[in-house]
Amino acid sequence: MTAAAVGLSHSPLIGRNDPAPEVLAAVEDAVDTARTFVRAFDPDLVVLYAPDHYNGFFYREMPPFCLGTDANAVGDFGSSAGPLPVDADDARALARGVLDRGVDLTVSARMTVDHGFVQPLEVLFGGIDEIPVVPVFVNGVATPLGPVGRVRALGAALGEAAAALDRRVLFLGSGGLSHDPPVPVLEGAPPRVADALIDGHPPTPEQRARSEQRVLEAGRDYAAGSTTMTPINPAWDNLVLDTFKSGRLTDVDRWTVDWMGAEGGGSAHEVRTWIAAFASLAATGPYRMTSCFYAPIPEWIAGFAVATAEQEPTS
Ligand SMILES: O=C(O)/C=C/c1cccc(O)c1O
Ligand SMILES: [Fe+2]
Repeated sequence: MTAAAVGLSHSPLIGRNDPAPEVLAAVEDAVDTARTFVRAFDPDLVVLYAPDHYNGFFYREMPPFCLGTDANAVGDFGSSAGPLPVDADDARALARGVLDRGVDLTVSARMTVDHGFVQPLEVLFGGIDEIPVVPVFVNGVATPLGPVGRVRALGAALGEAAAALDRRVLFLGSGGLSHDPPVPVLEGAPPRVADALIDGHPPTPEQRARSEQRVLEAGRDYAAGSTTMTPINPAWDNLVLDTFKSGRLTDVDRWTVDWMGAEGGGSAHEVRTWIAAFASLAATGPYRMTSCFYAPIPEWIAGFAVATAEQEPTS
C-alpha cells in the first residue's frame, strides 16, 4: 500500500466573494501545486475526511465520526449534487478495520454530504465522480465535541486498516483552519431553528437562498473588518500547520475544544479533518510535508491552507 495526504481548506464563498487578484493568484498557484502532487501520486482511492454543516448530520443523532458506504451530495452553495462513487467494499473493510482497532465508528449506508466533501473533489479532481472515495464525516461544528486525541486515534486506526489494502490511498482532509462563519448553534436557538438542527427538515429553495445570502454577507463583513465573529488567527493557524509539518501529531492530544474555539473560532474544529488525514498517513510510516501554503482570507471567512505530504522513501 502506498499513501499520501492533502489538507485543503474549503469555503462556499470561493468564486462569490473573492480576495484581491494577487491573493487569488497565490491560492491558485498553491492549489495547482497540490493538483500536480495528486496527479503524480496517482491515487486509486481517496479517503475523504470532511465536516458537515447541518445538511447531512443532525442532533437527532450526531455521531463524532461516520464512515459512508454510500453517499449523496446535496448541492449546497452551487456545489455538485448527486452520488459520490463510494467504493463500498473498501469502505466496509476500512470500517471493520477501525472498529477492530478499538475506535467506535458509526457507519452510514446512505450518507448525505455537502460542500465540505464536494469542494475538495471538485478542486483537486475536477468533479465528484472522478475517483473512488471512502467518505468519513468528522464532526467539527456541532457541540459538544469529543477529545481531539480521539480524532487522531480514528485517523491512525483507519491508516493502519488502509495499509492492509492493495491500494494507492490519498488521505484528504477538508476544512479549517481558523474561521467563524455564521453556522447556527443549537444552544439558545429559537424553536424553528432548533427543530431544523435536530430533525434536519430539508430547506426550501427560498430558505437555502436566505441562509447562503447570510454567509455571503458575513464574508463581506469579515473583509470590511466589521464582523462580530472571531477573526482569522494567523499565529494559531501557523502553529497548527507547524504541528503537521513536524509530524509531532501527539501534540494534538493536549489541544482542548475550548482552546481551539477561543483561538480559531467556532469552525476551527474543522481542522480535525486534517488531524485525521495526517494521522492516517503517519500510521503507514514516517512522512514529510512537500508543500504548504497559508493565507488569511477574510472574504472567504477562511484561514486558508493547502498542504501536501508523502511517505518518506525507505532506504
Ligand atoms: O454556512 C455554511 O454551510 C458554511 C459556510 C462556511 C463558510 C466559510 C468557511 C467554511 O468552512 C464554511 O463551511
Ligand atoms: Fe466548513
